[in-house]
Parts: sequence; structure tokens; C-alpha cells
Amino acid sequence: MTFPLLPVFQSLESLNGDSLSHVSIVNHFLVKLDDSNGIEHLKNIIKKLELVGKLSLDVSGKVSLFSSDQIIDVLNSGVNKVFISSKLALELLEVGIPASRIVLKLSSLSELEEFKAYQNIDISLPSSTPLGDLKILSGNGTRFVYVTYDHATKTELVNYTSIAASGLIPVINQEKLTNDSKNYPDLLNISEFLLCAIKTDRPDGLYTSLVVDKYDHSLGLVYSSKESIHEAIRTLTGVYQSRRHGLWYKGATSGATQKLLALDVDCDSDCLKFVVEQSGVGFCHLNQDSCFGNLSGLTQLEKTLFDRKQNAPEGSYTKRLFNDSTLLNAKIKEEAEELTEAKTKEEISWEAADLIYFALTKCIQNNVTISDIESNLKLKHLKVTRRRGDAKSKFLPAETKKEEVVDKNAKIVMKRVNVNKDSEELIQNSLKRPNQKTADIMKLVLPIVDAVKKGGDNALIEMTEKFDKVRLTSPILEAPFPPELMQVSDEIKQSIDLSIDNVKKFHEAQLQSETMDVETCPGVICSRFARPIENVGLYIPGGTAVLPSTSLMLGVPALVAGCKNIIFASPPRKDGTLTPEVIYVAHKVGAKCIVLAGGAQAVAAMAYGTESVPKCDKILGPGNQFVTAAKMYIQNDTTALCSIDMPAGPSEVLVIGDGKADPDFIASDLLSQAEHGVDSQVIFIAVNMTEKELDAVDNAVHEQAMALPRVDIVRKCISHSTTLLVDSYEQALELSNKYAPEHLILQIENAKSYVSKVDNAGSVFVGAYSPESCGDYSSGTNHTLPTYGYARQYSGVNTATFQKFITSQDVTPEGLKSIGKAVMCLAAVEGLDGHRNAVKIRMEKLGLL
Ligand SMILES: NC(=O)c1ccc[n+]([C@@H]2O[C@H](COP(=O)([O-])OP(=O)(O)OC[C@H]3O[C@@H](n4cnc5c(N)ncnc54)[C@H](O)[C@@H]3O)[C@@H](O)[C@H]2O)c1
Ligand SMILES: N[C@H](CO)Cc1c[nH]c[nH+]1
Ligand SMILES: [Zn+2]
Repeated sequence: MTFPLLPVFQSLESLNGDSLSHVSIVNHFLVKLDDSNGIEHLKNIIKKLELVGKLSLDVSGKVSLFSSDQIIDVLNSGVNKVFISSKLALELLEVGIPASRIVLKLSSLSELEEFKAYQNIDISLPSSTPLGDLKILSGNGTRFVYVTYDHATKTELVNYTSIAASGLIPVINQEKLTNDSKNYPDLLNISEFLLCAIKTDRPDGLYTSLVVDKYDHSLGLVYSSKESIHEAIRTLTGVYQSRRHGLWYKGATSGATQKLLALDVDCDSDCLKFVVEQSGVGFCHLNQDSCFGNLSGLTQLEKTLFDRKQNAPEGSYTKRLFNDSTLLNAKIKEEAEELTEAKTKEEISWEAADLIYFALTKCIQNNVTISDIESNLKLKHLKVTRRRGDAKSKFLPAETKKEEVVDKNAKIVMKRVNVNKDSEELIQNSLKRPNQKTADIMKLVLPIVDAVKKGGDNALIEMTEKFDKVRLTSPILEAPFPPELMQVSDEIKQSIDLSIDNVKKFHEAQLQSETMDVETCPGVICSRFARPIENVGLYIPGGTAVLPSTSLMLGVPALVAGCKNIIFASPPRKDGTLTPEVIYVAHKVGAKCIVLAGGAQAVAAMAYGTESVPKCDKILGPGNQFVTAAKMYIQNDTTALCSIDMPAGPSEVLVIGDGKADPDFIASDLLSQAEHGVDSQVIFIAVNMTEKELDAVDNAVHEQAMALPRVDIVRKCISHSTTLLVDSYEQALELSNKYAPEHLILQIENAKSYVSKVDNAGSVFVGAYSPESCGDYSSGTNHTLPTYGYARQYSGVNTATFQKFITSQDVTPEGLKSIGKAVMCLAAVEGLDGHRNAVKIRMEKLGLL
């Protein structure tokens, strides 16, 4: 039940804090709106006066000017019910608006015929309707009797109250109502309506009354009399009837007064509910919040937090949170993540409690109360149309992200940008790599790394089952590798052998095995010598394509450098095996074992070591975003004590071509990298090319792409790839140097002469017959190269990547004579006398001072 009276405001303008105060305890109101222009104003009023769920709207006036969309909009904004004509009601019911949010404003009972199916629908009728007719209406909905008579006098009260006594709710102009008939004797007293709607079977004629706070927590049980009800409503405070002491103004002596917020009647009208705001020590005479003890749970937490905000001693953690928003936000994120990972009932409730604590601390920090939160919940509950509720893409695991629909017949074409005509912004945007979302990926990767760090082999096996869909019994394959696992055809063997030979030759040539000695001054010999890194972990990608070539690009230089333990890692196939070519290369380079795992879990296993995976000192090799993020993470974790080669992410190529270049060659080079992955990028810089020549390249790209088995990947990659038109080779190289591509292909006249102009690139392919594929496999250069613009500061993998360089010096007495005084002087400048002494002592003994 609700209060047996519905005050109506005749216009939005008449609805404000003052006009609400005398009817406030009724707690539900109706406002008339004749014009849809007022909707935005209405929304503001609901927010400002905190009327979510308390305000109903009568839009049936004159000719109704509201569309069903506008009605849905107001219902979504926190309006409780709409009083509407039967025509609009039918429209809304048909689109699925719940009947409970509609009040049919009928002009005659016959209109009800069409609503037979809605037994519970609320209706409102003019006061001219005979009471008898209203009472015999079937269905359980609320029956409102809309009293349009504006000049109500005390004499009409009899009719209104008889309506209330019949369980019907009179709708009355709020201007005719008062809560204080002592001062306004001509107006209708709200308490009269309540009194004729309630009953009691108690011999003393009192009404049982429940007292609750604004969260509906019971504070205690009391009794009301007609007089105490009048007084409570008049004074808007807690006034009851004490069975021993008569009229009881709560708090009159103790000071623990109550503000009366609302009054309600129970389902069979024999119990009242007083909603109050209690001040002072509490409701109970034992100085506790409630007669049933003190409050607990969220309300208690809210109270404690408010208290801490005012009075917390220094050193209180909650106080620290209030003062440090960065810490508080971080804790909220941390707890939210932990809740997402919790599995058991105990874990979930534990983590949820933590999250609620930190979330509520943020609320109290900003003076947001539980009641404000509840009012938002109420608003959401009142919405009749819902968002789909999908999570933002950044919070979804990569594998659950929805695939966009693509037209498989559409032309695969790179967009064109004219560097001399188009805007700088367009040019820069076309050179942006697809977003790597490192921070988001990191969130997915950290739990994986942590699990393997803590759980070792078991965690590794579990992660492999989760991400690579195969359950292994052991996560490694140890050397010597069984010959049956590395069966490859002779042709493949010869190709691998040839490639290994060339890569070996090129990397051996880079080996700095000689000690470098330099006599910087007479008697001062400085040296540098290389040592191999002892334990190296080589990651060989195997997600979208198995890349045995990467195993030789990493394994061969490791062998050349003399690394003691070469560990391979690569994701297993669904049957748990590994591609035999990778095992063959592992065998050729003398790898100690192969970790049968991919992604972040493989990186973690090699960085921290597990029961069976040896801990590595450096992890090298390309991989997808998970691999790269895990590498970035472990290199910064001092507990891993592990370095990495570089961020080698999605492959990319930049081709500079001119009108003399073969369009098929250009297209084939672009596509060879586009097929690596959807996050790869290919750029074509066309120097002085005609429209016809450009079209020829575009057509070749489309035709060749359509014939590739990985056309779907290519299509996505090409969608974020661009052809840039420039006027000169210099302009082309300037752009390329800015982009710093992993691979740079020069398909231009006199290509060789432009190599000296290259400042930033992973590897350069010179002239028409140097496709990038040669460098990927067999020419001898390394294909593990810096991507994403890191070619500005990183080199590709080379022999030195597997070495560290140690310096040494041999200073003779003559040498000390040469540099001793300079050392002493600089040590003194730095105030480091110990340093100075170490030279001074020697020089004195040598008689040099
Ligand atoms: N820059 C270079 O030198 C170079 C060389 C070769 C390859 N590449 C690049 O390496 C990349 C290889 O990527 P790939 O995916 O084919 O193979 P990958 O081996 O790097 O990654 C596959 C692994 O990712 C993990 N994974 C997949 N989905 C996951 C998820 N949702 N959450 C956590 N982990 C998940 C799985 O464990 C899987 O084993 C490509 O982008 C390619 O362009 C770069
Ligand atoms: N182009 C890749 C490096 O970005 C390497 C590779 C391996 N297999 C084929 N291509
Ligand atoms: Zn490649």
C-alpha cells in the first residue's frame, strides 16, 4: 500500500521544494504535463528534488502531444507511472512497457473493454463515477479517483475520505491540502485521509506502528492514536502514543528527535510505517540505534566511514585512502580484478566485501551516501528500455571479442593519402600503427605470469590447456630429441640447412671473439671482451602460423655466440606435438629442451623457471601482444633477473616504389607481411606515380590477395594500411625514417644509392629482386627485428644480442702517472675521499706525489 492520497501538481512550475513540504510524507506525487517541451525540465526536477520513483506524470491533458518514445524517455528518467489515455496506453503495452507503469486515465468504464488482458492495470476515473462501479471493477490494480473539482471545501472532505475508506486513492490538487489544519482550517487535512483508510482491532483503539530509518531498517515498534497521527503529520516529526504516558513527542526530553520523512500503511491497513531520520543517540532507550540492537552491515559501514572522515586518527588506513585518491582508485581496480578471479563461494564473498569497502570509501570521500546509490539503483530498476549490457571491449578477453561482419567480395584496397595535399592529421593517422592497448593486454597477462611464477609446471600445463586447448603430461621436450619427432622431407631439410648456413655465415662474421685492447694513455690499457649469455630462452611463435624460420633466426646466433643452454619455447599443436621443423632446428642448434607452451605463460616459465623449465637469463623472439607484454613485464621484475631482446611485435613493411617498379612485385611484398596478422601494417610510398600506375598496384594487391589462403587476415590488415603519394625520393625517405619500419623495401631506380639516406629501419631490401621473404628465411640476415617504430633505437637480433661485453683495464705505474692526478682531482670534486685515497696511496708509494 501507499499513503491513501495522491497530491497532484497542476504544472511543473508549481512543483518545487516549498510546495512539496506540506505533502512530503505522502511520498508519491502526480504532476500534470501538457506539453512535451517540458520533458527536459521534468528530468531536472526529478534529479534536483530527488523524486526518482516518487513522481507520476499525467500527460492525458487536452489533446495529448506525447509520442510513445517520449513516454518511454520519461519512464526511463525515473518517473514512476504515467497517467495516459487508453489509446496511448495500448501503444505502449504493445511495445512491451509493463502495465505496472501505466495508469489508464478513463473517461468511462466502457473503455476498459480493450484492456481485459491486463487484470492488474491501474486506472483512474473522474470523481463523477459512482463509487459502487469502481468497487466492483475486477482486477487488483490501484484505483485512483481523479478529483478535478478545484474549489474543495471542508464539506467535500466527506466524499474524498469515503473514497479513501473504500480502498481507492483520491487524486487531489495539492493546493487544497494541508498538514496543519490548525493554521489552515479551510484546507483538506492530509491526516484525515490516512485516518479513514486505516483500522485497528486493538481494544485500546491504538494503531500498531513500525518505525524505520530511510533504509527500511526497523528501529522499533510503537503505537499511534488519532491525535498522535495528526501531531506527527502536523509537526513532521516522530510523535506517537505511549500507552503509559500519553502523547509522546519522541526526543522531547532526550534530544533524540526524529524527522518524519514518510508515512505508509500496510497491506491490510492495520499497521503504520513511520520512516524517520533519527538524530542523537538512537531510537532505543538503551542508547542504541534500534530496539533490536545497533545497526550492522552496510549502514554501519557507512556510519563508520563518515565518522572516520571527520575524526580518524593519523595512521588510520581509511583516512589514508580518503587523502590519497590514486591509492583508493588503485585499490578499487585491484579488488574488482580479484573479484573477477574469485571462484569459490568463500572467495567471492570475501573479495566482494573488499570491493564494497573501497567503493563505499570513494562514495563517502565524495559525500555520496548509500541512499544516493539506492536512488540510482531505483532509477535503473525503473528503466523500461535497457542497454544491451555488453562490456566495453577493453575489459573483454581477446578471445571473446566479437568479429565484425566483413564483405568478402569487397575490393581489398589500401587507402590513398597525398602527402602534399592532404592534412597533416590525415598523414599522421595513416602512419599510426594499429593500437596495441599495452595496458589492457598487461591486465590479462599479469595473472598468467603470476600463476606460472607461483604454480610452476602445473600452472603452465593448465594455461596451455586453457589457451592452446591441449592438456600435456609434461611441459617440456628434452634433448636428445627423438628422430621420429623431427621427420622432415629432404627438400625441407635442404632448405633449412641452406638457410642455417647463410644465417650462420652472416652471424659468425659479426662475432666479436677477439679482445679489443686500447692504450688510452701511456701505461693505461683498456680492453673489452665478449662472453656469451649462459641461458637463453628463445620464443618461436606458433599461434596464427608456425614459424620454424624464427627458430633458426634465434637458434643460430645463440649457437654462434656460444650460449651454454639454449631453451626453445613454442605453443604445441592441438595434439600436443610440435611442428617437426622446429624440433629439427632445435636439434641442429643444440637446444637443451623445448618448452611446449606459448604466450605469456611460456615467457613466464623461462623467466622464473619451473620444476622442469630452466630459468633463463635473457628471453628473445617475436610474438603476439601477450608474448610482448609478458616480455616487457618480466624485464622490469627484479625477481626475474631476466632481460629481453626488444619489443618485436606484429610484422610490418614499408615499400618505396616508383613508376619503373613492377606493380606485381610491389603488391607481393606488401601482401607477404600483411598475411602475418590482422595487427600487421603495410605502407606503400609511391614516388611520382601516375594514377594509372597506382591503379595497377591496387589491382595487383586485390588480385593476389584474393588468391591467398590467408585472405581474411590480409583484408583486415589492408584496412589499416595506406598508400602515400609523394613527389620525390627524398620526401619518401624522410617519411620512412619517421615511420622507422621493421622492413624497408626500395623498389626504385638506383635503389642502392639511397641506402645511405636510411636512418631508421630494422632491415633494408634493396632493388626489385630483394623481396622481404628472402630475409625472412634464407639470405642470412636476421628476421627478428624491431617493430612499432622501435627501429629508431633498437637493432634487430644479431650475434651481439646473445653476448654481454665485459671491459677490463691494466694500469701500470706509468699509467698512474698519466691519469692519477686527474682521478684525485675529480674524486675531490665529488667529495669522495675514499676514491681519492686509493690513487693517492699508490702514487705516494711510487714517489709520484
Ligand atoms: N617482429 C618480428 O621479428 C616478428 C617475427 C615473426 C613473427 N612476428 C609476429 O609474431 C606474432 C605471432 O603471433 P601468433 O599469435 O601467431 O603466435 P604467438 O606464438 O606469439 O602467440 C600464440 C599464443 O598466444 C597465447 N594467447 C592467444 N590468445 C590468448 C589470450 N586471449 N589470452 C592469453 N594468451 C593468449 C596462447 O598461449 C598462444 O599459444 C605475429 O604478430 C607476427 O607478425 C614478428
Ligand atoms: N616477417 C617476419 C618478421 O617480421 C618473420 C617471418 C617468419 N616467417 C615468415 N616471416
Ligand atoms: Zn614474414
